[in-house]
Amino acid sequence: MHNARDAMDVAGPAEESAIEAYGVGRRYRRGWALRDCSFRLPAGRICGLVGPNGAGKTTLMAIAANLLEPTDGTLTVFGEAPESVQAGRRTAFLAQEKPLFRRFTVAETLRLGRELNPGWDQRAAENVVRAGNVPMEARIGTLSGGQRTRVAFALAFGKRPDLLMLDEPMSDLDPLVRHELMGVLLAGAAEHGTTVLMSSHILSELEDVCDFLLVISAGGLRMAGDVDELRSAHLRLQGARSGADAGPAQGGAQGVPAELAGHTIVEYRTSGRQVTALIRPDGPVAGQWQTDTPNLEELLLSYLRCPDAPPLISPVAQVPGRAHGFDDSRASA
Ligand SMILES: Nc1ncnc2c1ncn2[C@@H]1O[C@H](COP(=O)(O)OP(=O)(O)OP(=O)(O)O)[C@@H](O)[C@H]1O
Repeated sequence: MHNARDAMDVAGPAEESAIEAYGVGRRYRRGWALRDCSFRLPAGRICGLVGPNGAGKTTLMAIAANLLEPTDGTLTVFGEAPESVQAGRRTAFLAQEKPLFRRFTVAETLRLGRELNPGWDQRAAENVVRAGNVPMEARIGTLSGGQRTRVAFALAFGKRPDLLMLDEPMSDLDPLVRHELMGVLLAGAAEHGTTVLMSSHILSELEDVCDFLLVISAGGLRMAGDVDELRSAHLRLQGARSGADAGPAQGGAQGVPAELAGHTIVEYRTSGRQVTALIRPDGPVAGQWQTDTPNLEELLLSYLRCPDAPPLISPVAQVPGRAHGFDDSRASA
């Protein structure tokens, strides 16, 4: 698959931020959906937004797309407020529920896209629709869920945004269509230097696609940064359990052997005499362990299983004055 970072090198300054969030929070009547979220997403990246159901992913994207106002903090899109005309022109959001006018035909839907968006690319939008053999004269209300998703994707894609946000875009698509549309998305992003922020629960698919990652749970940021950097900051350990398991390790995991004290323990699991751990090593690891670098899915699964693991926000994802943007004591508030 294509990699948007290749495009970024050509497209412009590496340091421009597509999104900067400073202490962003959103409170509903039931409580906080998002809390003290601080990070930057550099322009030109393909970013996976990962977290369990109800973690706050849609809330975060809706704030960046100017569909919701934050209760706390500020967020900018290419340096502008989300409600500004400039940010609105440069941003497209493909929402989970794909809001389209059911009585409009596909052609009328695309025409509306053309009328509303100065930079509209009719050919790109039509190509997406035609590749799925969706008739231009069909009314939206008569289309299958997957076909509607395709039209909504064409609408977002035809806008030629600089920041394209997709909320679980592939959930109702068959595997071949998923593969095809992902190819269209990545080729377009590489060609135009588009920043993509995409929430997904399909971790294995993110591996081929993303070069940046935001992980949230309980409304707080758990991990953010460059995929390769985040992966290589961790080690997966496998070994046999010894009799002398004890000792406090940084990170607060229970029952870990003393030889791992001093490393940050993200996850420590035993099954019979077999031990599997994911750690952030602080120096060489003592003991008889088989070690390897986790793949993206393994890394994400560990963080999803262990929401209390200490957060890791890599320098490229940090905004000034807010090194981590997450306060553990707030996670359960
Ligand atoms: N309009 C609303 N009123 C009250 N609570 C809301 C509203 N919208 C979202 N929430 C709550 O905010 C929290 C975050 O919701 P959000 O939709 O952002 O999660 P998500 O990470 O996108 O979840 P999923 O993976 O299930 O799509 C949830 O607890 C949800 O119930």
